[in-house]
Amino acid sequence: MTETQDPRAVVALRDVAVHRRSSGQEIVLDGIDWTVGPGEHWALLGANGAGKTTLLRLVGAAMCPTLGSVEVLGDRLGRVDMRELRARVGLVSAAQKVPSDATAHTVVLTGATGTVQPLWREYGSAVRERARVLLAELGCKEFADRRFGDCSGGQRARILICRALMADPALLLLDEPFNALDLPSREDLVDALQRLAADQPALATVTVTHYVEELPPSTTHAFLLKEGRKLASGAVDGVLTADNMTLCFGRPVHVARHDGRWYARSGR
Ligand SMILES: Nc1ncnc2c1ncn2[C@@H]1O[C@H](COP(=O)(O)OP(=O)(O)OP(=O)(O)O)[C@@H](O)[C@H]1O
Repeated sequence: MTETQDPRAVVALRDVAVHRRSSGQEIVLDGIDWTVGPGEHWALLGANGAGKTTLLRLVGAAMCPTLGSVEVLGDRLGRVDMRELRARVGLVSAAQKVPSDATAHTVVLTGATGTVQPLWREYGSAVRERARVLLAELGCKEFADRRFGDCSGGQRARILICRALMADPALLLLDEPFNALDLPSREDLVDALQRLAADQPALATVTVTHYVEELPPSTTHAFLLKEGRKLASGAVDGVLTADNMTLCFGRPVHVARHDGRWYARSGR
């Protein structure tokens, strides 16, 4: 454990910058301050190239900042074994490798070992049962024994969330989990995330998305990024306003909330 300004913080970023040396020195993130607490559910929004994935990679201990401090689950990046820290953070991303010939249940089991391929000797009866319980909780029970590769995009998204939850993380990161989902699949995933928030009250989540319509009613906070800088962050209703969204996306955006869900419409 290293010192944190808020010892309960799940994530604490102080004056963080990320620079890339591709063609010259590009500033990808700059001056980022952010604290995520237990039980908070954050939406991370911004235009293409704003830096959302880079910010998620920092919080997922996949990279270190160029400047500033990043603390995740009480450990400071740069002073901790990044592999060990990564194993304690749940991540769902399209970039993850998954053996598509394996069943949904087997894919979830690999989350217990943090491996692409199953390590069968590591999976005792309690681990197998936990995988079944998670699959049931996320509404995947009926296709637990189906090949992952034969599952629909929406089913695969929920299976990958089960996989990420196998290590019982205090922090779950979701990088565009609704990508390419049709409307019923999107709604099933929204329901699953809503139930997860109720079932695991201490779990913190960060969801990268392009569409506010995808946010579950359990979303508590939002972070708007614009060109690598924080435009606004805090309680969701104070952040997802027409003024902030208009500034964030550079064109007039109307935002409304009905029955806990958000809707956005853009004009010119
Ligand atoms: N490995 C890299 N090398 C050089 N530049 C990079 C690298 N990764 C990201 N960038 C640059 O950093 C900026 C932010 O990228 P990032 O992927 O974090 O944005 P994003 O908000 O997730 O975008 P999108 O919505 O399109 O997924 C972009 O200008 C991108 O080109």
